[in-house]
Amino acid sequence: MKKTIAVLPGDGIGPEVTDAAVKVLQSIAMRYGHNFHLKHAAIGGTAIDQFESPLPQETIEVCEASDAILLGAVGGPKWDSQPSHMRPEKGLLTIRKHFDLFANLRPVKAVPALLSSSPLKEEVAKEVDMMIVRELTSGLYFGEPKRKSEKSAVDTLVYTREEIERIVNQSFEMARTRRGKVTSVDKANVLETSKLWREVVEERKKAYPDIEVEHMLVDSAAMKLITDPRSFDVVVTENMFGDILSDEASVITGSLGMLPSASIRSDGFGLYEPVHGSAPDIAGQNKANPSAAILSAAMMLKHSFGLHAEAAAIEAAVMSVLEDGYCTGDLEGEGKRVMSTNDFVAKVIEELEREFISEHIMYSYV
Ligand SMILES: NC(=O)C1=CN([C@@H]2O[C@H](COP(=O)(O)OP(=O)(O)OC[C@H]3O[C@@H](n4cnc5c(N)ncnc54)[C@H](O)[C@@H]3O)[C@@H](O)[C@H]2O)C=CC1
Ligand SMILES: CC(C)CC(=O)C(=O)O
Ligand SMILES: [Mg+2]
Repeated sequence: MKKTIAVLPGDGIGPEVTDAAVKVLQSIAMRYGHNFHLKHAAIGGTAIDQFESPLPQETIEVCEASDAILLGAVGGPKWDSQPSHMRPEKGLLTIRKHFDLFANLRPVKAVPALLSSSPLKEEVAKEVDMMIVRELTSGLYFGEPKRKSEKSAVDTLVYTREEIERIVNQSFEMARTRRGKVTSVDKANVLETSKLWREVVEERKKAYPDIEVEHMLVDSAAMKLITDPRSFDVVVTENMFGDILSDEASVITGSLGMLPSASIRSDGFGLYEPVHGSAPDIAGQNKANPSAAILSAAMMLKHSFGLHAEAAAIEAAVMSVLEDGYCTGDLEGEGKRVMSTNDFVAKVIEELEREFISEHIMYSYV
């Protein structure tokens, strides 16, 4: 298969984890006979420094000419005092909006090798398997921020019926491929946008009689994620609630560095990025956990290119390396063998090679 992938490393640990994911993609391409043409472009603070824009036109053009986008992370203290249109995060929000990537899928699944790193009891953590479906192109992050005076500031929160309908439909479709339950998270006891959200969920559920639907207020959902995470299958929610709840849920898997994501629209095009940020505290130290970025690349192979076997091979390789006790510093613990980002990736690639050879030998005997 021949595909062009735009690679936007960004800032902080972004380049380190993206580089890891690229190495894994190159290994997959070589072993399975694919041609992945990787085109690097700038986003975030790095782009501000080089092109005076967090999302240069050139980057948009590279992405438009590609079949999918792989992104690292943006942001860092260097750019924190910039005006909002010149902040790295603006580049990320703009690219999501530009490509209409309204559905952000954030799978939160127990990692058998990391149960002891979870703050939850092992018997609870091991059964966690949920999909957070976060609305990504509207809500508070796309409102009209305004500093009114030295003493007051305003952000606006708008949702339209159409915006809610398409993400809710996406969550019902997702539930059909899973355990058939949707938890819609809102703050309908206070927010008008949440009342509209709940109204739309009630309307749309009539088209999905096979799906069990529950509504939950976001404060209660934040609590239940820790006390009863096994009760969630698909969680659908608005932009900011999804942002916060997914970072919270990541700790169940052992580390924020484990959580991948896919930001998609209905035609298969997507942007794939780890859930975490640019982690300035560990940037440039070869310490970052590249698993989230590598697993995001696997999501890309599956969702955008339909390469299910290759995606499964990547997931299996990461799980197997973790099973052998190898990990990065964020997962340090008894019986763990902590290694650098580069060494961890080398182990994953070694494992991919081993898997491929054993599959190939098995195949030749069938
Ligand atoms: N998608 C994106 O590009 C995002 C960007 N950001 C930006 O990142 C910058 C830093 O934000 P923070 O609040 O510190 O969040 P963060 O997610 O970058 O880091 C939070 C904590 O998790 C650790 N961590 C994150 N990813 C890790 C990994 N792969 N391996 C090991 N440890 C990891 C960090 O070291 C830090 O202690 C800010 O400028 C923020 O705006 C934040 C979230 C998402
Ligand atoms: C710029 C932020 C909205 C990025 C973020 O925290 C996220 O998408 O998870
Ligand atoms: Mg976030």
